[in-house]
Amino acid sequence: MGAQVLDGKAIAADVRAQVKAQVDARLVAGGRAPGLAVVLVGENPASQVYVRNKRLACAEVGFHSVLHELPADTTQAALLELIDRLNADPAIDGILVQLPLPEQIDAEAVIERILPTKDVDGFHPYNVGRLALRMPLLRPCTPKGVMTLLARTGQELAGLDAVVIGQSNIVGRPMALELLAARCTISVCHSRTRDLADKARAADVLVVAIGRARFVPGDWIKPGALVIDVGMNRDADGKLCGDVDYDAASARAGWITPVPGGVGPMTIASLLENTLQAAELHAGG
Ligand SMILES: Nc1nc(=O)c2c([nH]1)NC[C@@H]1CN(c3ccc(C(=O)N[C@@H](CCC(=O)O)C(=O)O)cc3)C=[N+]21
Ligand SMILES: [Mg+2]
Repeated sequence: MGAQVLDGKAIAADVRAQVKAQVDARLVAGGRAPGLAVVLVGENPASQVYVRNKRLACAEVGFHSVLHELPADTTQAALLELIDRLNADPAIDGILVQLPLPEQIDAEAVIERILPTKDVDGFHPYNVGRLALRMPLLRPCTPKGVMTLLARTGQELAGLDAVVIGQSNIVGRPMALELLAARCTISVCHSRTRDLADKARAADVLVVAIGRARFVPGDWIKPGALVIDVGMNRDADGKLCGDVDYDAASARAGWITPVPGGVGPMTIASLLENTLQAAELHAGG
């Protein structure tokens, strides 16, 4: 017995092909290419890799993309000024400010400065509030990508017990809101949660986003569960690994995402979908 693998790499490629077809149709109809501005402050090497992957994905689907690289000592005021310019730029539909930001910058203030219709990360309180109220506009990319993966299993989600381990603003919380909107019964677990193993073992859907290599052992997995691993860690040998012990968990799960090749590519695919959606909003529907 072994889990079916949820192949994020292949599913993300399908999503990109769909986005590209819609971009081509827009161009044929006389519209313009969706535009994404990526803002990178400082020289975090991991961020540079992610940003490069995002820009390659934009090129593949025919987006206009612009990279703004700012020095690590950029002031809050200078960054807000750039956001204001991008908000006013009609060629830009989406603004992504790569996180984390240097410590002199108030990330929440920067996110709030982005026009909600250009907030393709879905991090602005306006977009999070809309998701909470079941009237989503731009949805946070990682949870949205996870919902696309779960849809591919063909499993009915309504009524399932879903457990999210991790309560971050960018993954855990919006993930819980997505699963609630899909009519799961949700538990959000964090560092103060008691009896975490018991809660995980009761999960029909288990989403793990805590950033600790192989934190979830195989015997926490309910037989047949849908297991989504959002973790991206390097183990002692420098190998990428998730928050779940993949080999042990895949002996029990019904479905499981690998790392790499699971959630990561879906995050970027969702960013492309959101940027296209933003372009449609800016074109007036
Ligand atoms: N404003 C903002 N928005 C983000 O969406 C954002 C961010 N800041 N800061 C950093 C995190 C991280 N993130 C990833 C995206 C893709 C992969 C990805 O494609 N991972 C590949 C592997 C990549 C590799 O080999 O290193 C995979 O899982 O297969 C991973 C991580 C987006 N983030
Ligand atoms: Mg992955």
